Amino acid sequence: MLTLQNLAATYGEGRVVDHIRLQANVGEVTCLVGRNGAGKSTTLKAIMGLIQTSADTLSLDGQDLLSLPTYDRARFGIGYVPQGRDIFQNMSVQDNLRIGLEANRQTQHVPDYIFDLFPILKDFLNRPGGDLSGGQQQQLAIARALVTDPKILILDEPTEGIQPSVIQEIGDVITKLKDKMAILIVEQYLEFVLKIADQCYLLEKGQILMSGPTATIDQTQLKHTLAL
Ligand SMILES: Nc1ncnc2c1ncn2[C@@H]1O[C@H](COP(=O)(O)OP(=O)(O)OP(=O)(O)O)[C@@H](O)[C@H]1O
Repeated sequence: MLTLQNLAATYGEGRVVDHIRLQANVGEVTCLVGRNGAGKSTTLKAIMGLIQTSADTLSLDGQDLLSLPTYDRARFGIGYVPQGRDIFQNMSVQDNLRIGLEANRQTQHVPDYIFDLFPILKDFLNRPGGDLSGGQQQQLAIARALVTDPKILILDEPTEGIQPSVIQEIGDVITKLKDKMAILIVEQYLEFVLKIADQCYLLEKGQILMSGPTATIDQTQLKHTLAL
């Protein structure tokens, strides 16, 4: 379980997010939604230790994360897929996956279940990452995070720039994975969120405006705040 209590993060002087409280549990997909600039990516960067952060609690399965550098947070069990995916374009699919494996202390092999989730990656193992379509690169980025055997998978806007059929496939994969690990997604595509999220947090101007189970959250206010 990932727990954030009273988290704040700054770039230099300006405080971009503040008083963030959030919990992401195994068995659930947790979505953080909000308009452009609300502070969604910043919250994820704070969880990963990529920017200056303070919090009463920032922990994963009881382990304090604030005291760990980014690399050790990944090793402890955070699989993070940043916005834009950050695939190594000139490296093969296989080598992209090998880089993920470096954060795995148990094995140096890609587990079979990952190729069951993303069969295309097996076919394209020797192709450069940059030759893959946007959707395939998103699949590779998720696979690269999964080979670390994470306790939580964190995805920043996984549907961005991806065609609808692949969005559906990614949604199906996320739903399959949630019993193995906690899943936290930042997303602006509300239709996708309402389909896959069990818990929703709405971020507005760096603060959580409302949160709750997707089934009972005020969707009118969600849409209003996202200006849909
Ligand atoms: N490296 C940075 N230095 C200074 N300010 C930044 C930096 N990155 C983001 N910001 C500012 O922090 C605020 C929140 O940005 P953030 O990227 O977290 O928003 P977001 O909700 O993820 O938006 P988007 O959906 O557009 O990605 C914005 O005002 C943004 O301009």
